[in-house]
Amino acid sequence: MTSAPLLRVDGVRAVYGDTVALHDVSLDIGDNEFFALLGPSGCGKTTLLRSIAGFETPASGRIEVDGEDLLRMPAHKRPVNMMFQSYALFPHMSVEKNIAYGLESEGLGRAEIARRVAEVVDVVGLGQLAKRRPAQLSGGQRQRVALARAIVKRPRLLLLDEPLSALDRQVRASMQLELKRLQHEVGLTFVVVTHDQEEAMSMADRIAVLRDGRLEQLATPQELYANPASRFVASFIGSANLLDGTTTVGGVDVPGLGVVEAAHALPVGEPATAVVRPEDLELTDAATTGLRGTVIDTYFLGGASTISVEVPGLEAPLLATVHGASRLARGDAVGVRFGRTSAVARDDAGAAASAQEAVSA
Ligand SMILES: Nc1ncnc2c1ncn2[C@@H]1O[C@H](COP(=O)(O)OP(=O)(O)OP(=O)(O)O)[C@@H](O)[C@H]1O
Repeated sequence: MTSAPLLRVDGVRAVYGDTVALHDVSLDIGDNEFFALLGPSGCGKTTLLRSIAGFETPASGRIEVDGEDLLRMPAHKRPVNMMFQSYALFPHMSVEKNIAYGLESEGLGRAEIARRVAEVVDVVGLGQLAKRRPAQLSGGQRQRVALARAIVKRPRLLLLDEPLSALDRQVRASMQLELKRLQHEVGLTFVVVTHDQEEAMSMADRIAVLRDGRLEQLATPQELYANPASRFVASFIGSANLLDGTTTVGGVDVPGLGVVEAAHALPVGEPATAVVRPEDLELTDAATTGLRGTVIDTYFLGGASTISVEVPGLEAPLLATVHGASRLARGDAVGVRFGRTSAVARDDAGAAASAQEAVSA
């Protein structure tokens, strides 16, 4: 980020009884950013979002918007708006009325309200449906109403709690693109909470991965995928072959497999995991020297195929991805070559238990 951050979260700690939901989390979010808070259930992402919205008061730390202490402002004065998972629409009001409601409570004039409502109705593509009630809309359309209601107030920062979770898979995919388009069009900063890594990857400019109340890594989707900071991030973001072992000179010594060459900056002799993305696992002619395996299954996914390969000495099969259809079939003998491989610290409690596993997201 080049300009001063719009939002600064500095050393925020949140506690419920004896549960520490956030341990000194710090992060900056820029103007016009589409930012995602991502992590498994219970990692603290909702607590962080609710703290930014003013629904929770952190035990310590600061939250600033444009350099001003947000925690000192009453929630209704904060330049922040939140869109809830449930959408919280008024069932007895039309689409327009639902959208206008927030502006009416601000005491704006009727003409101004009508103009602004018409504008957002148009932006979210609800023009034909403005007179309908929520019960007469599809899930995706209701989601647009909730979004329109949140953006009509022109907050600096829009907080969205699992915005697409109520939608079925197909609608969700198209709404992901829609949300990104809208964010760009209205020029707001979006902070989205999600536990769905694909959703975060497809929408966000940057993603904060949270784990057990701590910020595990903050980076662009591309960076998280290419250079995960830990085994946890590598397994949570995308698919990965995770080969647990010990760092050695030039790679990771994996029991049952030998040394897998990997780029890393870890001291020798530390528990580590070699991470190989499925598209970096090359399947070659079985006659070539090196690692050999047997195809267990191939999965045709349209534009690509995933092939699972059993390798002697490894507990779980390895996954390889190729473009289009694969000519390989169950039982074929193949050579296996690791392409781009990185080594990450084996920080995961479960990692020590399983010598090797392939994670499919
Ligand atoms: N009101 C509460 N009282 C007690 N504990 C709470 C409360 N709200 C959250 N917690 C605890 O704080 C931790 C973080 O919860 P939080 O809701 O922020 O996680 P999350 O990542 O949003 O999870 P999910 O995806 O399941 O919503 C969890 O251990 C949770 O059980």
